[in-house]
Amino acid sequence: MIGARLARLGVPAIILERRARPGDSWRHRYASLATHDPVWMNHLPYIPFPSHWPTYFPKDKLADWLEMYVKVMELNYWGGSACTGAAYDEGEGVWRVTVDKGGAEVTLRPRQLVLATGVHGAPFVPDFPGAASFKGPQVHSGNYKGDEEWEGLRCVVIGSNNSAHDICHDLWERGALPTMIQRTSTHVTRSAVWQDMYLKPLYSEEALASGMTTDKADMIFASIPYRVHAVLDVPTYTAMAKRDAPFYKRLTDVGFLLDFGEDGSGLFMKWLRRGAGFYIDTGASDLISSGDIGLKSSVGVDSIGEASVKLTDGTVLPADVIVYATGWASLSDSLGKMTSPEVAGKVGRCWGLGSNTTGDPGPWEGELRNMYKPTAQRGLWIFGGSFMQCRFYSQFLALQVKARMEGLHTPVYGGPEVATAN
Ligand SMILES: NC(=O)C1=CN([C@@H]2O[C@H](COP(=O)(O)OP(=O)(O)OC[C@H]3O[C@@H](n4cnc5c(N)ncnc54)[C@H](OP(=O)(O)O)[C@@H]3O)[C@@H](O)[C@H]2O)C=CC1
Ligand SMILES: O=C(O)C(=O)Cc1c[nH]c2ccccc12
Repeated sequence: MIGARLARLGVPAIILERRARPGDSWRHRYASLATHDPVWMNHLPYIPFPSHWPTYFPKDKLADWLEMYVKVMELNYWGGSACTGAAYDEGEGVWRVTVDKGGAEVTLRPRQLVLATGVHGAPFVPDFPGAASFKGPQVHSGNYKGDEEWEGLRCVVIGSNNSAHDICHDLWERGALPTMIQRTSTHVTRSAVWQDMYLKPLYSEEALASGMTTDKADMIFASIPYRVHAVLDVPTYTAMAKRDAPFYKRLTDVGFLLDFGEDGSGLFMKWLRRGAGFYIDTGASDLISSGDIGLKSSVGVDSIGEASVKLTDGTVLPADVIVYATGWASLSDSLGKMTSPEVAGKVGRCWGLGSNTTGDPGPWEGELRNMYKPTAQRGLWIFGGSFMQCRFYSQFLALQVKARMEGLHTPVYGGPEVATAN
């Protein structure tokens, strides 16, 4: 999206992608991966999805759309091109970006560099004692394929958020026997209820019929300051918990640890604060309530044996397969690897609001840290988020880059001096 915005503003840009074709980072994931949020939230800039598309669409449909998008938007897209390093020459004000372009090393010298690798870093696998002795397959959620021959096998899935739910659901559909290990609580919003009670005025068929547009919806949604958003969302989630009380009761009756955020503000705030900690329910919750997906909650992993996982309460679970749905390293970690630990240290935490809730230490920032605005590293920008956020904020990131190209100053309120001077 940022590439498309830059292209339309006449800013020469190269998009680097490690995998061969646009969309490949979706294609290589498990077959049942689909959006959990409705189609109206997910349009790309300039070319909306066709009106016959389903509300929730599968990942390969999206992958093909992205490939088409690159072509018709005439983007300068380098597939099979991994960035191997990036160093900034402060004197010249130019980056030296090294690229492994299909085996050939190429050096690029851009003035501006946008890190758009997602909200998270690399797969995170905890270092459990005994893991090396486990005889069966062990895989992180990011590499889970879903086409393995695991029918009838006991699969221990460590973690209890979106990836863990999706994968337990997928394993169950394939006739495997998943058990989810939940260490601490998870927020669960039911996708269709979220659509009905939260998104409908902005992102729905009804909204379109009443004259709402994607651009207007984005502007209205983004115009609510985050501090206020947190307060405004509480009554909606309180009503949601009430309306769906039987659903939530079935879940907690089997021991599932449920939360609605520390202040009851629900999904969007969890996403902004932590980028994690929730499940947008598309069916796995009922399978947990019914026992089709096994659940061990309020426990961590003590150690791993040759064919078992030992939990912190002493339970030993026989296991043929282990899936680590244990989340991801930080974006700051990716930045450090691409540039240097010094640059990552100078830029500091990325994402989060400084809300002083779990995983989001203060001080209060007001906006997402380091996202879509100048960072403490001249010439460096960080971009990512849900499709909705990327669609909206890509406009402003692209304009700031365009302004640098034209020699215009675009100071940002509250930003460090060094950041606003580039
Ligand atoms: N279809 C879609 O749209 C999908 C979207 N996503 C998105 O990707 C993002 C990341 O989600 P996800 O991959 O689920 O990652 P999360 O970071 O949300 O979840 C990680 C899970 O692993 C647990 N965990 C981590 N370390 C340990 C440990 N040492 N022992 C036990 N448990 C551990 C965490 O427990 P604890 O909370 O106690 O730390 C948590 O339950 C989210 O934004 C999500 O919405 C993911 C999948 C599908
Ligand atoms: O960005 C938003 O609007 C959210 O409420 C969170 C969210 C919507 N769709 C997602 C897909 C992946 C991760 C978070 C979200």
